[in-house]
Amino acid sequence: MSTGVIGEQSGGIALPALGCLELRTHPLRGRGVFTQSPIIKGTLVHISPVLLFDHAEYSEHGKHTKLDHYTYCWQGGFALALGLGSMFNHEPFGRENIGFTRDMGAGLIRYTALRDIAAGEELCICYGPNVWFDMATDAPSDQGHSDSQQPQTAEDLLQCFNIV
Ligand SMILES: C[S@@+](CC[C@H](N)C(=O)[O-])C[C@H]1O[C@@H](n2cnc3c(N)ncnc32)[C@H](O)[C@@H]1O
Repeated sequence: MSTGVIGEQSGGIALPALGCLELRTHPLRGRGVFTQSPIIKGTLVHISPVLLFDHAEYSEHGKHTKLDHYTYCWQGGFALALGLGSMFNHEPFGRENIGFTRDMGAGLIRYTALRDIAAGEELCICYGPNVWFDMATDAPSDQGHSDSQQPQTAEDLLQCFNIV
């Protein structure tokens, strides 16, 4: 039985929430997640429960709708991340400041800061090497990155698909 202590799991799943996150509209990317305060590398910034669609349901229905711009590949089908998980915009591999891991057993995605993030920055994940929209990036072009930056190693590739 719960004693009402915050953080107590009692068989449930704790969902720590960062009060500094906000939804803002980027002129080219649409809605996105921004932070009002600095975030330290390694911080768990968000946990999204997911809504799972099996392959049949997704191929018959979901993929013909806007859902197709929001779903993550998942064991057995595709998953819609609830909460802020569907609001993270994309930066190419190596420029994203948020990583994510799927917890298939619990039906959750955990989002973690990959580096220190400054107040006012947008929190972006990498969707993978191929995107279906014209990509807009705020990243400066003179930092040794290029839009065509690709994963160099097998580990990079797995990270890019968020398999590790
Ligand atoms: C998972 S949604 C992210 C939330 C979305 N911006 C919204 O307002 O609902 C993915 C969509 O966001 C947009 N998007 C994400 N990253 C982008 C980027 N770097 N450049 C342009 N559009 C982007 C694309 O329209 C894409 O289909």
